[in-house]
Amino acid sequence: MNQVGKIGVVGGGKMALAMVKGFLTAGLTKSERVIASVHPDDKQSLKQFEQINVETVVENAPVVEKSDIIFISVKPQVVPIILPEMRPLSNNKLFISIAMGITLKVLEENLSSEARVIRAMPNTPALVRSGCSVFARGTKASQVDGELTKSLLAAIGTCEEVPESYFDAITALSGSGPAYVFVMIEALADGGVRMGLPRDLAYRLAAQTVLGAGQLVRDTKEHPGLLKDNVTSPAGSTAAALKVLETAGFRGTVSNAVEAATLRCREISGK
Ligand SMILES: NC(=O)C1=CN([C@@H]2O[C@H](COP(=O)(O)OP(=O)(O)OC[C@H]3O[C@@H](n4cnc5c(N)ncnc54)[C@H](O)[C@@H]3O)[C@@H](O)[C@H]2O)C=CC1
Ligand SMILES: O=C(O)[C@@H]1CCC=N1
Repeated sequence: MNQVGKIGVVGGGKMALAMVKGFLTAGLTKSERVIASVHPDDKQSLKQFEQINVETVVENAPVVEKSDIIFISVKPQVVPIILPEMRPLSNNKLFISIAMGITLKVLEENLSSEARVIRAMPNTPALVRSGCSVFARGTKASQVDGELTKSLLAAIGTCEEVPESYFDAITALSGSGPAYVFVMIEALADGGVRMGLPRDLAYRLAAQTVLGAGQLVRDTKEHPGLLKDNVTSPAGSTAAALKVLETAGFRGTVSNAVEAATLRCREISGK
């Protein structure tokens, strides 16, 4: 316990809450070793962090002062407001930014030249320690900083170091991806309900089906096309359903969704 230093969160919102709850469940830290800041008008976030006994403040300076590792988890539009506030306090601290589209260059230019900066992209299944995260190190972040980041993020799911140039596409795939899958789960369940199933049973079956299919791809390392073929009997029900999905452009639509999200990330990055 407490192998990691004190954790600060600037922007204690939904993603930060999922991560902090994951860290606490993993036993990586204790609530008294975490401090979070939220916007003064954001009573909901304040309440959610207080509910897990984390000290919650409405100023960012105490978070930076009291912490060794500071997660930057405000919306990208708020990052330019908070970096100047944190700059005078940022010497020798480790910052891990999860803000979509905010580059290491921007973070490094606006924090102290002695600040160590890492950019990460987690996702909300971190809450149940089934997230997937990536990170890239800035010029001042050492191998040890990378290992520390990996130990934190690997406690709430998978974690890999990647080149920063992958970040927009990764944000679009795994950062936003849970939202696409939730729509799929809702749609599967709605279909089941339309065909006569009780709603709660339909959600349980839809969620477990998505979970199981993902695990099968991950654990067998088989091509998804082969696994799809294994479900699809000649002249069977799956083949009838797949024809509907293909005719409606399901694959192209999902692929275009990832492209749209990537382009939006690039827009935020000013690319
Ligand atoms: N929600 C998600 O699934 C993911 C989000 N992210 C990134 O995480 C960041 C936060 O996203 P969410 O948690 O979804 O948003 P959110 O709106 O739930 O959280 C933002 C938090 O920032 C706080 N805040 C606003 N202004 C502030 C200020 N001046 N000082 C300190 N705190 C302030 C708000 O009170 C709120 O708690 C974004 O940059 C997003 O790109 C990254 C991966 C996944
Ligand atoms: O929608 C967003 O902007 C963020 C980035 C990844 C997930 N949510």
